[in-house]
Amino acid sequence: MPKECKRKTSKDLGLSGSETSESQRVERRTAGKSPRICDELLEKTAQIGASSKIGAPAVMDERRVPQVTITPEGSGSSREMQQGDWDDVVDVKLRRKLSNSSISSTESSIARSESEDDLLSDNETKSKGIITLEHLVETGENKSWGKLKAFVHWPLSAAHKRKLSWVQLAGHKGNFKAGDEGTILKKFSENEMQCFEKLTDDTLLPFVPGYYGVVKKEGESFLRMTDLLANFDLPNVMDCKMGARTYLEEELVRARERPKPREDLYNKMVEVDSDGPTPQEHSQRGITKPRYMQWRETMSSTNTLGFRIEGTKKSDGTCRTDFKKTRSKQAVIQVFKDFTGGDINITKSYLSRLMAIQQALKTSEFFKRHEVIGSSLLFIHDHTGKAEVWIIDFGKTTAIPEGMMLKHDIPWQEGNREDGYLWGLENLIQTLESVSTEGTSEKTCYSVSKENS
Ligand SMILES: Nc1ncnc2c1ncn2[C@@H]1O[C@H](COP(=O)(O)OP(=O)(O)OP(=O)(O)O)[C@@H](O)[C@H]1O
Ligand SMILES: O=P(O)(O)O[C@@H]1[C@H](O)[C@H](O)[C@@H](OP(=O)(O)O)[C@H](OP(=O)(O)O)[C@H]1O
Repeated sequence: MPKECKRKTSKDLGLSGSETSESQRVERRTAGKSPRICDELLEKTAQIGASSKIGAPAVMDERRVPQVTITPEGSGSSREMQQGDWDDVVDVKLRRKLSNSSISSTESSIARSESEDDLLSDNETKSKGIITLEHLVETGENKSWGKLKAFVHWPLSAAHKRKLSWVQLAGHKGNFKAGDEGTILKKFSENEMQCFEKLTDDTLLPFVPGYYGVVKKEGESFLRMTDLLANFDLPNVMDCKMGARTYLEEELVRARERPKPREDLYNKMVEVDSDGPTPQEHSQRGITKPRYMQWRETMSSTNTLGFRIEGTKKSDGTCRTDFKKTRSKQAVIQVFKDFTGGDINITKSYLSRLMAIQQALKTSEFFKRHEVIGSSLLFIHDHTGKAEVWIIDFGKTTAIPEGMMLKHDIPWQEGNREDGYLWGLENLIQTLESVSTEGTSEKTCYSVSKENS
């Protein structure tokens, strides 16, 4: 049986895709007044003209934010992202990175890191919030992909190509495309595909997005997975990067053996802290990847709490990705309070889901045998009170050698491959407990003082 048949279908999972849910999403447009509103959203708002065929006004109630906006190809309702834009976004360097991600499992991951060392990335290629995803047309060419076990045949014709307004809080722009029936497509990575396949019969399965195999479109390959936002109405979304270490040991070894200072990382560091680089780094105007990643860890809560906030998007359309210096527990609590709007029920739902994840991790065979680097917990809730947490991004989750087993809650020393994931999760749970307690006491204080006044 093809792999995708063994998995639940998106309908089984209750994913959107019905005409109703799609039509509900059409015409959701917004304009925000907050200075923190996503760049993409502002651009899109500016581009929504009077000629809009679906009648979206240039300025709408700022609470009406697009969660998933699907427009027919060529509707011209607003200036949606076109192929040319895609070409701009995915520049040559990023294309190289993406094609590198398709190397076979037999090729060493060190080779992957080596080629990635040559890359420059900058803020323009990083996603910061609401983006437009394109549907692509399946080509079915390139026989080398025939070896992929779970090749999904794509029924869409060009006439049915649609576009999807979507939230991407981290990662590079261009890594995702719209799927159908409540799914999205993520740029293919052999490593991530192997993780999804191994997770099929693991206790973590209920906490990772449904995986429906590899699809090939327009000459590129993608992993098809559940769009975790699909069943929410104007979702609030937060990405927390888990673990006390955010780079692979092999990246460290590489940088030691063949240091490759990167100017883009130097610029990103200086933007946050002009005193961050050493005199030598200043003079060469370059910083190696692990050095940058370590600096990110110490500036944020990664080192102190074992997780950090990467980005948030709220239902009012405001997006924030400026958490590089959000380090103290109190600062993190504040972000969570703002994110949940002080809603105790939402906070409690998140807490119970986190505890369920913690339990599953403790019994997971997959988790024991994988160094989990750069993976995130994605928090999603909406006004209906629904709140979920999902484990996402296995791009850098790596199997450890036979016979080795990780604890995930002890300090990292080079060679032990420990990632601090469970330690971070425990701290995250405690943080949410503080949010819950402080939220309750604040409300109590408020009602008491109100009664007294
Ligand atoms: N299955 C999903 N459903 C809904 N949103 C998702 C899903 N997977 C990822 N996202 C969104 O996309 C963002 C980036 O995801 P992810 O970390 O998997 O991408 P990436 O390109 O591998 O990132 P990085 O380059 O940081 O490793 C997340 O922060 C989240 O907003
Ligand atoms: O968050 P920032 O400050 O923008 O820094 C990026 C972030 O740490 C990413 O996790 C990392 O990608 P990986 O996790 O895939 O290594 C990326 O490396 P890159 O520039 O080499 O893509 C960094 O630039």
